[in-house]
Amino acid sequence: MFKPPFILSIAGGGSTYTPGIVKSLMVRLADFPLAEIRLYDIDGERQSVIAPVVEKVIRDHSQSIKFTVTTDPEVAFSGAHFVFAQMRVGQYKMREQDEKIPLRHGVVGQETCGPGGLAYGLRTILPMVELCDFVERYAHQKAWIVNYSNPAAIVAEGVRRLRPKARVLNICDMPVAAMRNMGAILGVDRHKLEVDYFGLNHFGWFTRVLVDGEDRLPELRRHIAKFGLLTEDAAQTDPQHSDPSWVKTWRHIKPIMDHFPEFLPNPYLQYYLMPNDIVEHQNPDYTRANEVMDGREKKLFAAADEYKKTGILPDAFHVGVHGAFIVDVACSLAFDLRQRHLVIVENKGAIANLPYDAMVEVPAYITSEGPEPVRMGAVPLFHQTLLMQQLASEQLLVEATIEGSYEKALQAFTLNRTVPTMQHAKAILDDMIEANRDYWPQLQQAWKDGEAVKA
Ligand SMILES: NC(=O)c1ccc[n+]([C@@H]2O[C@H](COP(=O)([O-])OP(=O)(O)OC[C@H]3O[C@@H](n4cnc5c(N)ncnc54)[C@H](O)[C@@H]3O)[C@@H](O)[C@H]2O)c1
Ligand SMILES: O=P(O)(O)OC[C@H]1O[C@H](O[C@H]2[C@H](O)[C@@H](O)[C@@H](O)O[C@@H]2CO)[C@H](O)[C@@H](O)[C@@H]1O
Ligand SMILES: [Mn+2]
Repeated sequence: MFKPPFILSIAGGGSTYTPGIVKSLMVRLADFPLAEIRLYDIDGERQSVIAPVVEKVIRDHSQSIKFTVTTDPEVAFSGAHFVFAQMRVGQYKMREQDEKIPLRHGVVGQETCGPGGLAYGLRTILPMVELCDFVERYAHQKAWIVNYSNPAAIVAEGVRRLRPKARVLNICDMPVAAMRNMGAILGVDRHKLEVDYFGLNHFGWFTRVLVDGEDRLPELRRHIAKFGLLTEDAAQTDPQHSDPSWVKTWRHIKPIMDHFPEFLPNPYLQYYLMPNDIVEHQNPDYTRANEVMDGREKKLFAAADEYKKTGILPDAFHVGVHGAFIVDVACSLAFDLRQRHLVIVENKGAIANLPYDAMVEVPAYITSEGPEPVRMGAVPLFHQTLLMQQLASEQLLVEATIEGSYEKALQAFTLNRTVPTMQHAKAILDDMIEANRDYWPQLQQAWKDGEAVKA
């Protein structure tokens, strides 16, 4: 273990989430003392817009923390103790493609689920491995990367396969956000909840929701039967969640639990269990990427502009569970707190009837040497089967990336539950390859070679 104050680098410094995460760090300085914060991004221009906002957030709390903004990995990571990763490879421009291409074929268009998530995975695995290599080369030898970069399930599997020794902990704020809503429904602070949960990232179920040792899932079922997991104050707890797409997402917990009341699903299961409904109600010309560009991104950029002109920073970003959770996890890693959090870990028997080496999402005790997963036992056949199919799709995608294999990519797309036929899979994949020509040259070559062989 290393001693505070820490050097923290944020990879994807130009992210819309950076000011919120830094604000969360500032209010927790007593728990997680910092000597320096560094922003690192490959898009220096974008990062330079966000950086003054971040600096203002820091200076409102501390004059002594050093602040560095760079596009040079050596400057970014030399001697760093922690790296928070939140890279969106291809930025919103490519997210829009991930969402719109499948929709053109009548298939779910989503950032991390279905073909969109697979395409995003193909773009992100190698940059994430590159980040691991930068950290290994320059950072403290015991440095931890805490990774939010999506699609987290695929990124986690890619890193496990290519850099098994890297000290990376992959996390997602979705279960925590669900716990925030559960807490609001039960009238209990989310930190008082102890949950059992099993699955893959964006593909799992809560099986118990304990408050002081009592399972409150029955009470939650009664609320969900009327309103889904939507809470009255959703818009106050997280302004993003007053966006129509999020309101609908929380409501969709109801139809899923109407059919399968035993466990409480991760909201992302809506894309796999009711894909037709999702596609029917989605505008193919205006997806979540557009909502974010016209909402979160625009608001933050406008605030940065106003701050530059007036020296006054408007209220333009939100800390919420997203910022709070990554700091909680970092504290537990830094000080061996052994706190119990839901994270993405190598299974090692935690879910007895899933492969030992699958990257699963379960509760784990977070120690300074990493997560110790909690045993969730064997899961029912229905859930095991859904999980195995999703896992296979994601693992094939990772293999496709590593081998540059068109056939494996096609298998990954075909196996995904959101994709009805192999013909849909091929049509979407071929459009994706074209749209991603700057990112997947090897796959494009394999595809061209295949076409050449057929001709
Ligand atoms: N795991 C979770 O639950 C969770 C929650 C929220 C956001 N996220 C993820 O956080 C990331 C940021 O989201 P956002 O909406 O703020 O995106 P954003 O586009 O605003 O920011 C991402 C930044 O990453 C940068 N980037 C891209 N490739 C990079 C590379 N190779 N090295 C360094 N920087 C790189 C981009 O230039 C951009 O500035 C996304 O991956 C998103 O999916 C994950
Ligand atoms: O569509 P976006 O970019 O707004 O969000 C996509 C992300 O959604 C989840 O994160 C939510 C989180 O659940 C919520 O509590 C709050 O903090 O907002 C986040 C973003 O809206 C999901 O877990 C992420 O993986 C997605 O990237
Ligand atoms: Mn997530």
